[in-house]
Amino acid sequence: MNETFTTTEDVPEDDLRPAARPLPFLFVVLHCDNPTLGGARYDLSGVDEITIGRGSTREASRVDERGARRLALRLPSSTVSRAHARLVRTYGEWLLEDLDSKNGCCVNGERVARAHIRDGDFIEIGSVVLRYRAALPAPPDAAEDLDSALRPPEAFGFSTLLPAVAAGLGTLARVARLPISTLLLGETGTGKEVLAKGIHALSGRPGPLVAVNCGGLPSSLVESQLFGHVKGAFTGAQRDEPGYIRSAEGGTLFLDEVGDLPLPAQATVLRALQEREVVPVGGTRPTLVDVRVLAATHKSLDALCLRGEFRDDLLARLAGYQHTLPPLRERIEDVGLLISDLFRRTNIPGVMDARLSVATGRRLLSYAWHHNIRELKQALTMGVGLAERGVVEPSHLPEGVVKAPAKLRPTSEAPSSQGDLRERLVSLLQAHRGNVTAVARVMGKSRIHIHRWMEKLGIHLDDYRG
Ligand SMILES: Nc1ncnc2c1ncn2[C@@H]1O[C@H](COP(=O)(O)OP(=O)(O)OP(=O)(O)O)[C@@H](O)[C@H]1O
Repeated sequence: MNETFTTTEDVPEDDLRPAARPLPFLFVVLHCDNPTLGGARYDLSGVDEITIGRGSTREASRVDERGARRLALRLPSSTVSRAHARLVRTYGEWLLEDLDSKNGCCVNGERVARAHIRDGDFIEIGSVVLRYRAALPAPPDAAEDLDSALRPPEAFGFSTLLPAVAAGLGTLARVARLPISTLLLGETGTGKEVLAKGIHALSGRPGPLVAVNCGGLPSSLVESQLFGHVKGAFTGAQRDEPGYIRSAEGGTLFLDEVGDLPLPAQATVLRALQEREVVPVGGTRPTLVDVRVLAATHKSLDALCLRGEFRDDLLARLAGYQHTLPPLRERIEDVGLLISDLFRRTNIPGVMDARLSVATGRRLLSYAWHHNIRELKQALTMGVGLAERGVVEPSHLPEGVVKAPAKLRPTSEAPSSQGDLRERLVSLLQAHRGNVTAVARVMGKSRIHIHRWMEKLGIHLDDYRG
């Protein structure tokens, strides 16, 4: 037996990632009349004007005209006019203007002819929903534009439009190939099991992936289930059993719901990880094992440790590298892309032709998705199954989703005046390339005042100087 249990020293989650800086983005979140189109994102750094109109495919081009940078966005939808809307940036603020389009523009669900656009605002161009984000962290190597319809297949078989999430997955894909125990954290339904399968596939380890539901391990049988037993070890042990750990030899042991592992069982697991060998119940000879350990939980193991319900020495062993999956409500920009993926992977008849009414799209984007991607998947399965003439209306969705606000909520409606201030400062600093005097003039404040705010809000001038 060559390798052993693969736990090493901690690799902090952020240490392997290139430093991120906040960038402004426009997202195409959802095509209600063709959800299989997924979404796209466009970096707005240095962009002064955005024109939006109908095209045969979704495409964006960037043009420099008389010193101004324009992003021309084409959206394939009969609800979008040839020249539908224009966004112009003045003094760091975006102003949306409807160009007499047939179906109009809405901001956060309200029809508008002209409107200022703030961080988190949803912009409806006909039945296509876009979202503006003023300052999302993006690593320096994040692509300027990303279109889910054109993206290459990614490491874990799915994608994200959010640069920070993509960077995290990229790092995880690199870690997957290393002999490091990995802990996956995230609320229920965020995709931890999907990622565990992906990590095992990327690891190149020849052995199997063996998943153990730790919540379902009875304390009395935990040793025999993990370490196996020899024939006759106890009543009912009619033959030798290898147990989960030896079954994963050469492969990956996935300890799912590890936060539910009873305390006595935690000691047993820790011992196995430390000693890197197992002795089957009723046996005498230890067997060395070569197993890579993955663990996942929706619980906060730090909080459990503080309450004495989880061993911190076990946590340290499991979390050689730690990856946190964000809840779906914190990556709403990905909802259209996920819907497209889910439509493509399901075999519900007619799903590829299904459309969402705009009212349905608004609910899908404003619901809090407490059970995350699993709940989105269930809602869509029900919606598409009940849809008449291929259009999913709110009444076809589960009760909780139907009750979601019919109006889209911008992030700026969150009670965060500091967030608003930060957003405004960041966009003005971008607009004026870090010129504090210019920012102070626009905001009607002194330079010292602006510097004080920047210090308080953790804004670094160097990030904005050209
Ligand atoms: N990126 C994705 N794209 C499409 N479907 C996904 C994605 N991630 C997860 N899913 C789907 O969402 C559902 C929940 O995923 P998964 O079981 O991996 O979540 P989990 O975090 O392990 O949940 P739990 O904590 O409840 O075990 C599954 O049906 C899975 O196929």
